[in-house]
Parts: sequence; C-alpha cells; structure tokens
Amino acid sequence: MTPDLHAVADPEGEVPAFRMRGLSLGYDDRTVVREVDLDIPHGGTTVLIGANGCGKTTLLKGLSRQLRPLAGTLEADGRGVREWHSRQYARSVSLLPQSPVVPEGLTVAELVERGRHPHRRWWGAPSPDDDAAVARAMELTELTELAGRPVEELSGGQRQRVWIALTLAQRARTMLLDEPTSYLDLAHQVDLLDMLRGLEHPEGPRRGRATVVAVLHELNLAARVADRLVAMAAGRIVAVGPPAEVLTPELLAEVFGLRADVVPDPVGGRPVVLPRGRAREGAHPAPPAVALDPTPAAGARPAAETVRNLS
Ligand SMILES: Nc1ncnc2c1ncn2[C@@H]1O[C@H](COP(=O)(O)OP(=O)(O)OP(=O)(O)O)[C@@H](O)[C@H]1O
Repeated sequence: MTPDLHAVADPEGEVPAFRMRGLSLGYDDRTVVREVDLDIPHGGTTVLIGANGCGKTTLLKGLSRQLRPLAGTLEADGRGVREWHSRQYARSVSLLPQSPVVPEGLTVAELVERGRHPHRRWWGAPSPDDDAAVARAMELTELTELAGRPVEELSGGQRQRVWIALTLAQRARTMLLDEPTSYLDLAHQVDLLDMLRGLEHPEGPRRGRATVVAVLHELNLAARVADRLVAMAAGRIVAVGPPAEVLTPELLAEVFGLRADVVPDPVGGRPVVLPRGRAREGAHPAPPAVALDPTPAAGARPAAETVRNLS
C-alpha cells in the first residue's frame, strides 16, 4: 500500500504543522524510522498506529526535537525544527511521553504548573494566566479535588491524568501524546479522547481546533477520535487517511499480522475492528491450549489432547 500524501495535505494549501521529507530517525547508528514523507496539517487529531516496535514513539521523539534527524528534513510550521529557539518550540509543541517519571514531593497542582514553565521567566511568580491555565487543565482532567495531593500517592490512572493536565496547561498549539490512554479506565479513555477531539486552538476558537498527534493502540478508540490515521510498519508509513479508508482487513493483516473483520459502527459509521486471530493461522474456533511447562510430567495429559478435548 503506498502512502497517500494528498490525504493529509492542508486543504487550503497552508503550511502544515509538520512536514517530513525523506526523514529518518534512530539511535546511534541504528535507523528506526525510515525515509518518511508526510504532512500533518494544523487542526484536528492525527493518530499513529502500528505494531510494537515499529517506530511510533521514535517518530514522536523526532517531532518533539528529542531526536535529531539522521537523514531528510523535518519542518514545524514551515521552519526546520532545529531553527527554533527551544523555549519558543516548547510554547508551540508539547509532549506527553510514554512513561514519565514522577518527581518526588510534588502535589498535583505543583506538577501541572510545570507545564507553564515555557511561558514564565525563571525568577517570576506564576501570573494570573498561569493560574488560570493550571486550573482549567485540572478541571478538564477532573483533578481539581486532588490538587493538594502528593502525586506519588495517586493511582496509575490518576497520575496519567496529571501528566495530561500538565500537557494541557502548556497551551501549545500542537500536542504530541504517546499512548495518552494508558492506565485510564474505559470511561476516562472516552472522556479524554472526546475532549481532545473538541479541543480548541489555545488562541481561541477563531483559529479552529488544536493540533493533536497521538499514538494509540486501541484501534476502535483510534477510529473514534482520529480525523486521520497514519499506519506504520517497520519504520515506514504504509497508509494515511480517514479511519474508514485506512482500517481495512488487508491493512490489519499487513501491519499487525492480524486477521480481523471491520464493520461500520451503527452509530456514526466509523469502522469497528473485530479481531479473529493471527493472520498466519487457520480458522480457530477457540485459542489453542498453552502449556507453561512444554515437557509434561509423567502421567499428565499432553497439551494436544487438551486442545482436542476443548474443541
Ligand atoms: N533509546 C533507544 N535506544 C536504542 N533503540 C531504541 C531506543 N528506543 C527505542 N528503540 C528501538 O527502536 C525501535 C522502535 O521503538 P519505538 O519505541 O519507536 O516503537 P513503538 O512503535 O513506539 O513501539 P510500542 O508500540 O511498543 O511502544 C524498537 O526496536 C526499539 O527497541
């Protein structure tokens, strides 16, 4: 499947939020993301999907300037990412990393307030704008009641909401979110993704919607929230477009090695993925039995017999 760059080109020919041409990224001498040509337009939600280890996080690290391009070009708002002053870039682009480390001894409000650092002079006290941004971010993530609690005492899902609040408080026009739904229960996942879908540009609604680039593993939630999906495999882009065009059984087999049916959601028509098994296997009415000890003890029933009895 060839990438359809036109599917992500800005409709009015505006400068995109990110423009990648021949972009390769990696670690030391190891190339992970390979020769990516992709425009991510301003406004709306772009979701990166792909199997474990295919390079989604590495691509986000490139967009957030944590990794330098090994080859090719990467522009943000029409300027090479290395041409930006780091403080200016932090005001424009925020990142929610995959597994952030919680600093010790901070309350929820204190950690969320760190999202304001790119906007503050280092010696200055928080301004009324900072306070308002922190309060609004905690409100949107239902953390107001927990504002004074030490972060290390919170549950995994509550902590994840604190990191999301910090990212929101930064009020960047582009948010990069690496698996933002981790640790969240299903209701909070839906709340978060619906909030992101409706999020306005930080300078107000006349500028349209904020730009969100997220990595999500749950394909049905990705289909629900995404304006466009970007599917990756082995460091390359293999498909780009609206969820109904990208999420096909053929793509799921190619990208995930998954055999799946895809049906339209009766409400709204977005695609719903129904996994059936691994693409390389034949049709299994039930998953095969799995022995933890592959050499059964004398007298124990062999795994194969268990499988037959199950079927
Ligand atoms: N700091 C690092 N140093 C060396 N290799 C790395 C580093 N981080 C990631 N990699 C490698 O780069 C490849 C892509 O990793 P990456 O985290 O981008 O994948 P991913 O698509 O986000 O995966 P997942 O869905 O599991 O989070 C993997 O093979 C991984 O081992």
